[in-house]
This record gives sequence, C-alpha cells and structure tokens, in this order.
Amino acid sequence: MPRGWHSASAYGISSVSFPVPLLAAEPELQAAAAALASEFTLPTVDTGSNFILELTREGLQLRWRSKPEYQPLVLDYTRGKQAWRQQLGGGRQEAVVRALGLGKGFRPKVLDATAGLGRDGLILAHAGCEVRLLERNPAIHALLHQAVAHLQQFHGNEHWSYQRVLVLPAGSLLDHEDAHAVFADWQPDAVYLDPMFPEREKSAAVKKDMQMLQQLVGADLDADGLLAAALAIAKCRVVVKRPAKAPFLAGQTPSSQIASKKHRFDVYIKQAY
Ligand SMILES: C[S@@+](CC[C@H](N)C(=O)[O-])C[C@H]1O[C@@H](n2cnc3c(N)ncnc32)[C@H](O)[C@@H]1O
Repeated sequence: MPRGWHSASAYGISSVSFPVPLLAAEPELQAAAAALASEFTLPTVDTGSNFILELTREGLQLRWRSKPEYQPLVLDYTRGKQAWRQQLGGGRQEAVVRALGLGKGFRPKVLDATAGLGRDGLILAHAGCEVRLLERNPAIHALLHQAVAHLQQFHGNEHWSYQRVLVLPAGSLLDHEDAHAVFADWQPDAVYLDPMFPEREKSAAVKKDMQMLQQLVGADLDADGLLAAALAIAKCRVVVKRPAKAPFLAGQTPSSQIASKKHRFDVYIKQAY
C-alpha cells in the first residue's frame, strides 16, 4: 500500500478508503496549504476521496463532495453554539462532567481517546480538567488541532483551562501493544471513550456534522478493544459514552451509569480518585 494510504483498520471500516487531501480554496493559499498538509502528513493532490480539507482565509474546512448542499464543516470553538455550551450552558451540569466525577476541587487528568470534533473534551477542559485529545483519523485530527490552536490563541491566558489542552499526534490506543508505556510520563486519572456507534436512526435525525463524521470515519468496528486498553492505562476510571439503548462496550457491565437525554455514560471504576 503506498505511503500515506491508510488501511481500512486505521479507520474501523471494512474497505480501503481514500485519504483526504488538504487543498487550497484559492491560488494565493497554495503555499500555506502545502505547508499544513506536510505538517499533518496529508496528500496535496486530489485522491478521489469523497471529502476534502480546504484551506480558506478563515482556516480549515471539511467539504463533503457528494453532498454539495451541505455547508462545509468548520470547527470553531470561539463562536456559535459550541462556545455557548462550553462557557455558559456547560460546566458541572453536563452529564459528561458528572460521569467523570469532578468534585471538591479535584479535577482529573483526562485522556479523551476518541476525540472526534473535540466537543466533549473541551467541555471537560472548561470544567477544569487537564485534557489530552487523541484522534486517529488524519483529517479529523488536522481540523481538531487547528481548532484547538485557534481557541488557545483567541482566549490567551484569560481561559487558563484551555491552555492545558493538548492535541496528541494522530493515533490510537490500539496502535500500541503497551499503551501503558506510552503514557508513563502522564498517566491519566480517567480515560474517556466515545467511539462511533453504527447509526440506526434515519439520517435526517442526525446532525449534519455528525453525518459527515460518520461517513468519513466509519463505524469504529474495533471499538470493543478500546475498553481493555483504556482500563490498562487509566489510574482511576474509564467513562464510555453510548447511545441510550446500546449494549455495553465489549459486553462489560459498568460500575455505574449516568443518563442524559439521548446518551448513557457507563462508568468503570478501578479505584476512587
Ligand atoms: C463519535 S466521535 C467522538 C465525538 C467526540 N466525543 C466529540 O465530542 O466531538 C468518535 C471519534 O473517535 C475516533 N476514534 C474511534 N476509534 C478510535 C481509536 N481507536 N483511536 C483514536 N480515535 C478513534 C473516530 O475517528 C471519531 O473521530
């Protein structure tokens, strides 16, 4: 397989997928696009992928070519609903925050090992956790990396909690036979998992950005393996987000559960914080 072409297992889907290229939206941005593509090891030529990352004057966006009626996905935590959710609506009431068990001034170090669009991870950061984001899909990783960098630049030291967010190099806990050794210098108190769940709802019911993500990364069919890897490296607990009626990850019964409107957070406790 040529370098830069990823086997299906890297995405959890069952056929070889074309890598997403990073291209300039206008000729003046070509040099900048090439530099970014090189930073993220993404192709700079059209690969036939159904998705492309485009560099515009505003930053990166992900375009779904066979759905031209969809707005390109722009990841920007500084405005819109996401900024509101983190800064005003989010916080201690969020189910994900409760599942992570923050309390009495204690803020766990969290590895978000399926970071995706970083929304849950940033809610945890805003709640005061030190968060590291791990994402294996190279295109999503590039979007996430740029969006976090923009957030940190935008807020400066005004929001110290965002300055502690670190986007790890693109990869997976499943890449390492001994993930424990990889995290020897920074053992997370908790590992958070939110793998893609095969979608059963009619696609119209799923938000467009989630549809894009699903189409791009596939069904994460190897997700069961993540639980053991996460339990091996977490000091105290693993939290798994699942659709409300989904079976337990790897068939393993959690120690406790927190329910939100559409989701369930399964909490696996190794030891108290
Ligand atoms: C449902 S999305 C996560 C959404 C995220 N919680 C958010 O709030 O934006 C699942 C993401 O996990 C990634 N993923 C799945 N399995 C992974 C693994 N083993 N290692 C790293 N990333 C993984 C997928 O590529 C996808 O981007």
